[in-house]
Amino acid sequence: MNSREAERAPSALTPPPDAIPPVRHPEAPAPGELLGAHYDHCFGCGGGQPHGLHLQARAGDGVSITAEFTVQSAHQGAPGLAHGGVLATALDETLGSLNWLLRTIAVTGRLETDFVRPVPVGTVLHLQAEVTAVAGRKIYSTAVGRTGGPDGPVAVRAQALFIEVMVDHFIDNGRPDEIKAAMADPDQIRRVRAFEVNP
Ligand SMILES: CCCCCCCCCCCC(=O)SCCNC(=O)CCNC(=O)[C@H](O)C(C)(C)COP(=O)(O)OP(=O)(O)OC[C@H]1O[C@@H](n2cnc3c(N)ncnc32)[C@H](O)[C@@H]1OP(=O)(O)O
Repeated sequence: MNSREAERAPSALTPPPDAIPPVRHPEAPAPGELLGAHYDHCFGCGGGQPHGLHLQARAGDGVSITAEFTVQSAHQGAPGLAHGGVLATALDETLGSLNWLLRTIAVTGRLETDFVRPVPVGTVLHLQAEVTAVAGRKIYSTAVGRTGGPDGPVAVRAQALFIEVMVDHFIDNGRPDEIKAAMADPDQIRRVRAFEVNP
């Protein structure tokens, strides 16, 4: 592909013409409801990761999510500033939570991130994400993270493509010790949620 063709080619993050609007699952958590951690050892949301993000996500209207994450000292890149990869993780986690509202098991295929402003340690990042379209196994979504409040200035933005997978994706690829432990969890809901997304 030459550079002129590349200019015209639709981005992998642009939904194709046959994409449809997302449909919220009838049993999705009500707007305002906290989702809680889907897996205790998840770096994004789990309570069992001392240096994790401990991100808290809440169902929104339609197929949308809001979330909060407080940047801790362990999340620094430059002195006193959040590491860009950690901010990308916060976006990925928030975007991944959207799939719980669709009740679709999906993993991140592509994540494009814009870093708009530096985010100091101690900042509460207010995230908002929504699914924009679905095309077969492909789920298109966007997210923003703001500082100073839910309506504050945008610090980070992302566009993502999640790909629907079967639960075997985790069982076949995850380390056996963690897979066995997650499958042995007597709490049925927690067991399901650990595998709804990448543990
Ligand atoms: C309370 C609960 C909270 C839940 C909260 C949850 C939060 C968790 C957040 C964390 C989420 C993660 O980080 S998940 C972890 C990071 N991601 C991963 O580990 C994924 C690793 N990659 C893979 O396993 C694989 O590449 C897959 C599964 C993504 C795709 O493989 P596949 O299944 O063989 O599918 P394949 O046929 O290749 O592709 C299907 C279609 O998708 C397109 N496609 C596939 N990959 C890409 C890509 N990177 N970029 C563009 N397009 C792609 C293909 O072109 C094709 O389009 P067409 O031809 O049909 O048009």
